[in-house]
Amino acid sequence: MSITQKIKDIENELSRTQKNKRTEYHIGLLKGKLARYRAQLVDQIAKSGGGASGASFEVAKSGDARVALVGFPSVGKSSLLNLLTDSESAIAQYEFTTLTCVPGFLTLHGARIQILDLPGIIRGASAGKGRGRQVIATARSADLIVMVLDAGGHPKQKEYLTAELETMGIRVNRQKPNIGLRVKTSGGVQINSTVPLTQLTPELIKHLIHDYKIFHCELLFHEDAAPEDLIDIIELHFRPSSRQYLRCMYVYNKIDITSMEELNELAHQEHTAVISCELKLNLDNFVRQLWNELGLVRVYTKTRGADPDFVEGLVMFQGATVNDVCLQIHRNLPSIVKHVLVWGRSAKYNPQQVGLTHQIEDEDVIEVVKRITAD
Ligand SMILES: Nc1nc2c(ncn2[C@@H]2O[C@H](COP(=O)(O)OP(=O)(O)OP(=O)(O)O)[C@@H](O)[C@H]2O)c(=O)[nH]1
Ligand SMILES: [K+]
Ligand SMILES: [Mg+2]
Repeated sequence: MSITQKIKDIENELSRTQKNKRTEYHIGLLKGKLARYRAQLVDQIAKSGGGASGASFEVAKSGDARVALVGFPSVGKSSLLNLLTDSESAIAQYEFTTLTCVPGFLTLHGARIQILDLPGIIRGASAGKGRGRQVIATARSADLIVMVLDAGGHPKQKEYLTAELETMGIRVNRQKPNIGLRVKTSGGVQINSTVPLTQLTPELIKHLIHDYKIFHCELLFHEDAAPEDLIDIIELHFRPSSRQYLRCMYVYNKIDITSMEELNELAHQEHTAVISCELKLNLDNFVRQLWNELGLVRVYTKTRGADPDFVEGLVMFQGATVNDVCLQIHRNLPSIVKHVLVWGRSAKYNPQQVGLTHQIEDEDVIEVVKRITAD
């Protein structure tokens, strides 16, 4: 039996099994198994390499950040790319108009953002339908996924798409489960938790762990984890690249053909924008939100006694430190830094003298003071 078939069988069994005290353990095991088969599937796809089997489209990553447009067919992905960038991707009424990856560039606050228009995916994409695996594999390389949805479409479209991404190892807008795992050579399975565990029992945890041939380890739960969270942590232990935690924003297109009530409900969801490509409605708001969701920061440099260079800023991701900034300027720079002066949001006073570990914020200005070296 193929892995896809096994996955389908378990999904069916899960949907048939009623949730109660007596079935809890069984459901936990099924969820664990499901997560394992999905991981195997992703692995198989990764190993099988080229073609429609799951390698990503070959478009070189370029610019300061990459955004992937992911959605069902004919929701308006290409229409959106054409409006945001100077690229031209074919638009038509029929499904699967786009058959490959079409890149374009959007310049925003001095940052060059690569936007990828992709073929539409359908339910079952992760199991090999259409170009789905290739699309999702490409989405994995993005810094932000923009899920393009139809404002008048199926009420579960977002849920279905999210499930396809999940199957391929992509977790959107979620943190890595807060579970510590330390594999050891003796001592059995030791379980500790800082919060009550309502979804896992010690037997279930041991069963799931033993399935991976781990017999000695220390587990420390910092959250009320589900079986699939534990599987994620075990999979990450063996293959750090098997799970990707990505940012995602949702955009509902075609609001020109929905009612005000529907629109109002959609617009209030988290990480969500509503637009119409056809009537060019609300695009400015969408772009503003896109910038926020990307989490980019700009840093300007200055030399002593001179004005900051506000033309050629550096673009980094939120959380970047002075060290990251120095590295971007020159790979040897951090080793000759004496200290750095910072003006702006991250500074307690202007300027503040900081070290390499200082975290920068949007629109900071920095001046690097070098150590005097022998040469
Ligand atoms: N009413 C309305 N139609 C739109 C809007 N945006 C796009 N369309 C139409 O929707 C159809 C599909 O648009 P595309 O941009 O080709 O959609 P896509 O998601 O790229 O489609 P595939 O590449 O086939 O997956 C076209 O007929 C567009 O003219 C919109 O805001 N409102
Ligand atoms: K289309
Ligand atoms: Mg298209």
